[in-house]
Amino acid sequence: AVTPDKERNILHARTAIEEAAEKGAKLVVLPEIWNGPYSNDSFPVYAEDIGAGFDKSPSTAMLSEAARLLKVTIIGGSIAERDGDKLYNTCCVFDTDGNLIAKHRKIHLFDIDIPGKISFKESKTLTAGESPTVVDTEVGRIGIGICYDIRFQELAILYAARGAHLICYPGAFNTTTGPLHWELLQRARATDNQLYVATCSPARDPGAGYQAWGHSTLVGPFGEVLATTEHEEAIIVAEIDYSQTELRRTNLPLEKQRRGDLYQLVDVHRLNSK
Ligand SMILES: O=C(O)CCC(=O)C(=O)O
Repeated sequence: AVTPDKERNILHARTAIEEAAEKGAKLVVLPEIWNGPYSNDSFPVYAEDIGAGFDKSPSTAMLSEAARLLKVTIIGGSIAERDGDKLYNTCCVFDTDGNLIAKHRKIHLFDIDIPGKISFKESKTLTAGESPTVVDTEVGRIGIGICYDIRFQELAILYAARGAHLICYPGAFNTTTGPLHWELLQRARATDNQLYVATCSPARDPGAGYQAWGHSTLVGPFGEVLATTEHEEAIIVAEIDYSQTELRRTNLPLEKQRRGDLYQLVDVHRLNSK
């Protein structure tokens, strides 16, 4: 659960990470925008500049310390990140020594307009990131997307092609698109790519301007929901068994059957960086 009190949010997230670690978690995933409210008015106010060092900004310093002390890998949900005059929606990943090992800036901004239901325009305040993110951790190779990034299947296909075992999407879907799309998209990304998908949403705050759908979930490589929750605050702990990925890829050898002679996805980012 996120409140307007940033200091409280940081302490609260820390307590939740400790609780998850006590329950045996080796990998901890936080929600999208967990240090303040999800709104264009709030992003600039709660934003942190991590350019001078992640240990100097309060949210990332806490994540780094928690990862190091508890010996867990942390996919740090996201916070608004300030870089010069730009703001990004950024996920920081920490290894078990507290090192920042990846930083994913949301690459698809959430600009939607469903009249009478929900209108939101992240591009009013945020800038889109320019790089897909795959990171090697103690608990596998992990692709990162943030919320709206989950709608773009090419990103997940690319992560699978780069050998990701798991894709983590911190996200805050809403009560209009959430009921129809949130689980569907997670299961689609997992089923198509035969890998694990883990999501983490903030809890719903009935008093907030933005009503999060909640329903943090873990989906397996056969598209099966392994663990989930409702919209209240919760910690879900579940087992990831990568041998299941191998099993499903043997059962359905999609990778071998793909018709690369008829269609192909080009990894433009990799092509350009060569
Ligand atoms: O795609 C959606 O419906 C919700 C996306 C969203 O809430 C976000 O990107 O923050």
